[in-house]
Amino acid sequence: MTSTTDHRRAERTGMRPGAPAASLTITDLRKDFGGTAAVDGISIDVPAGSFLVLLGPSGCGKTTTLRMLAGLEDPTGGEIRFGDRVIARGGGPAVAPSEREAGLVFQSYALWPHKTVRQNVEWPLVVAKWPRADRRARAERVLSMLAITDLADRYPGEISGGQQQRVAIARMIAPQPRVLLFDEPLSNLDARLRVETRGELMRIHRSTGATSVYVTHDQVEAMTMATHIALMRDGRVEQFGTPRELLEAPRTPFAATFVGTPPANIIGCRVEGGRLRAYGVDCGPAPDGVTGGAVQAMYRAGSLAPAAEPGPGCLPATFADQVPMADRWVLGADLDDGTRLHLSRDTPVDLRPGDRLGVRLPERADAYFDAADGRPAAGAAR
Ligand SMILES: Nc1ncnc2c1ncn2[C@@H]1O[C@H](COP(=O)(O)OP(=O)(O)OP(=O)(O)O)[C@@H](O)[C@H]1O
Repeated sequence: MTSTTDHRRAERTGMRPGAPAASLTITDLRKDFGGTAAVDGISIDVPAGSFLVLLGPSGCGKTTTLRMLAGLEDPTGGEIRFGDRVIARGGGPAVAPSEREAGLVFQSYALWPHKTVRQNVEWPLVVAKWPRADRRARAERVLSMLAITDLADRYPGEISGGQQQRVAIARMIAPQPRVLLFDEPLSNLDARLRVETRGELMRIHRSTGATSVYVTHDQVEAMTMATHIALMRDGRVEQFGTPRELLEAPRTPFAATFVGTPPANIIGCRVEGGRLRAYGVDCGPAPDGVTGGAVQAMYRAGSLAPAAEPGPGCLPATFADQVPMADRWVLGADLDDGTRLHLSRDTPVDLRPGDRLGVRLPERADAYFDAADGRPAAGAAR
């Protein structure tokens, strides 16, 4: 049975009703290559219609996870479910890629060079044995949705990279997938086209209502598009949450420095006599309950202020650069061991690269992490 919402969605997208989005549940998923874990036991659960971003540095296992969702790799362990349906299980049978009702767009668009744009978009419908008239109607509908009707009779070699990307997206959504999978789809586009296409992907996500999984190492992309972010590191999920949760409450120094523009600053401190010390400077009281050892103090860019010269409560640093960002200025300053700090303020400073300055710390950091395991230090939350 289909709901009114399904019919409305079908009307907007030209889809036949009956293909509602699926929730996505990943449980303890693993993938080993030759004994090395590329994906090392990840668990993620998002409701139908979510836009999940797998974010992380190169080699952290994002693409391998996406390929397991698409059915291009079999898991070594764990389980993937789309809605109630188990589509893959470590060591068990997997649903064939073509039966998963999932569409995939790669970084390289992988269009058929000898087929026209229209034929490329129709191709998955031919494979799925749609009747010819339905096929035609659906292809026209998605070509128009992506504003590429004018290009329908051209070959991929006769259109630009940005246009090819649109064709790849049109081809993906043509068969009405319940799950949309994107592997760094914007990375070949120039800056302006990236922003435009990002907006377009969001529109498509909303109008199809499908659950999307999007791989990127670009935290700005993640922050602007995601309903949920799984921040990955070394095959594991470092932190899972909404963009806002990651930004406002990073749970590890890695999360604090990977997310945010500019990212937060981490300063390694020693605890001595109830106080924190770093670079020969007193950095304020130790977090409650921490009596010794090492602590990593996190300061947001806006919490640090430049001082004309190093002095009490100020870390000695060297001015590197300043960049306008929206209506603020982001200053780069290097500590004497090369650690780069980012400060943000309303006005630029009158300094030249290489000039010495002080970086004034507030009485308390924005968060404290245990230096040994990166977890929040006891009583640290402010
Ligand atoms: N087919 C394979 N055989 C062996 N090792 C692999 C294979 N595919 C991926 N790996 C390894 O698994 C790890 C995770 O790779 P993956 O491509 O998933 O990372 P990623 O986060 O998507 O990186 P990138 O952003 O650079 O694409 C890497 O160390 C990679 O070298």
